[in-house]
Amino acid sequence: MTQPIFLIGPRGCGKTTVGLELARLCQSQFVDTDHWLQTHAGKSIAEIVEQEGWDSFRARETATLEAVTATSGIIATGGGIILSAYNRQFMREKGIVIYLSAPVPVLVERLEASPEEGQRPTLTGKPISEEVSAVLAERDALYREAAHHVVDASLTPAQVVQHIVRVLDLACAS
Ligand SMILES: Nc1ncnc2c1ncn2[C@@H]1O[C@H](COP(=O)(O)OP(=O)(O)OP(=O)(O)O)[C@@H](O)[C@H]1O
Ligand SMILES: O=C(O)C1=C[C@@H](O)[C@@H](O)[C@H](O)C1
Ligand SMILES: [Mg+2]
Repeated sequence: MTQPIFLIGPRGCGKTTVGLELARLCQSQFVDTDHWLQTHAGKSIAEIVEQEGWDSFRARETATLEAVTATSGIIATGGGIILSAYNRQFMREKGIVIYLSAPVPVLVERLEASPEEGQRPTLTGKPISEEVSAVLAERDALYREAAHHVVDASLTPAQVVQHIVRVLDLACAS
């Protein structure tokens, strides 16, 4: 792999899960911006947002994106990375951007089963199903604008990985 592959999409679409599996299959490096950011900050996203606010988290997220893009592996991003026009253009120019797209009910089911509140503090204060619907309505166009490819993320992780391998014509074992 000569350039980074950025996985984008809403909370619960499987960026971390699929990214790890794709990196394992393709023997690539893997980095997750949410994990990297929390490790380097020494606190959770919920703590950052509570103590510093969302703007500070977003600034940290852009700095993280720039730092991790030195690697040419698989980069799982945070769900809101596309809110910044700078981030969208940066990812498109530096690598290949894949939107893992899934319908609201699929996302809600996954997030209710695994809320991970430390990494996913509420964005709207609304119940999860309302929040996912509202946030996706606002962001779907931005994910599509940033993406070179859109992949159906409602399938199993192994199937999603195979779709990515096919779309990018990657020479990875199946
Ligand atoms: N394709 C899939 N099929 C079934 N479950 C999945 C799939 N992808 C992810 N999951 C499950 O959904 C939950 C959320 O997945 P994951 O953390 O990978 O999402 P994410 O896109 O990285 O979210 P975030 O933006 O919050 O980082 C996890 O419990 C994971 O096991
Ligand atoms: O959708 C979002 O805005 C977010 C998604 C998570 O991956 C984290 O990056 C954070 O909780 C913000
Ligand atoms: Mg993730």
